[in-house]
Amino acid sequence: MSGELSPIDKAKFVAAKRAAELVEDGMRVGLGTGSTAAWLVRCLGEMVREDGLKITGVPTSARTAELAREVGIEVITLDEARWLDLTIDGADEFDGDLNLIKGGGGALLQEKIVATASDQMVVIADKAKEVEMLGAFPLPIEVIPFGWQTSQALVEETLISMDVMGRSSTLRMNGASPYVTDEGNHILDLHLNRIGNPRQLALVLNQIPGVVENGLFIDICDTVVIGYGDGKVEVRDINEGTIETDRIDFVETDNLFADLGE
Ligand SMILES: O=C(CO)[C@H](O)[C@H](O)COP(=O)(O)O
Repeated sequence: MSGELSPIDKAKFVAAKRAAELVEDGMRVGLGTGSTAAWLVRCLGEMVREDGLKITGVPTSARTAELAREVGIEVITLDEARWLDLTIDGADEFDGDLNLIKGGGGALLQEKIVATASDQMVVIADKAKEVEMLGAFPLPIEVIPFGWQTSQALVEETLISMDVMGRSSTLRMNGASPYVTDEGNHILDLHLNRIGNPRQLALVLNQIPGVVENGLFIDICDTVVIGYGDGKVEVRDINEGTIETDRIDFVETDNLFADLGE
């Protein structure tokens, strides 16, 4: 990959690049999944290869594990790490309380386990992911394959009983077959439009038999690094609000691929 980045990729890149600066020698770092998290992994790989940064990474999916190894990051399992200093991951939506919808890339289960096992979770996102109310992005929930249609019916019944506006759900597909997560499960995408009480919904969904986890991340994220297409980055902290705005240069992106032969 080379050449000019699109504005959205520039926004993702600058958010990732700024967040990579938070990673220090010796840290155990949770590595998210998705296109923004992939930029982060490439930036960290460059820091490992060129600056001698010493970290171990706990990936949140098989594809992130593959990329991390490819760029030179030492990969360990969560059970080996036990507890992490920091997790950096993307998101599909974030609101003013830094609550999130995640799972657009299908990795929500490992992502939630890894983020929750971290001292700090930093989300990297382009500005378009910011919303006043969560829910325009379909909310992914991971369900076990056994009886998934029964689980789907129970989920829809629950949404009706909670007076949630949108109640339809769709099984995520991969071509002609149901999408299968790294854990061997399926994903239902809930089309809700607006989630009035995400905290309550997150708790209730996880009570339904067959539901393994939902993509609402409540009180997990500490900081969001927001990237803009013109290179601006904004760092927003849950306790302190906006703590920094800065600008990042794009010139360096080719280096992220040069050593990898892409
Ligand atoms: O939750 C995720 C994967 O399960 C991703 O972080 C989320 O979908 C955002 O992806 P992208 O950075 O490609 O927009």
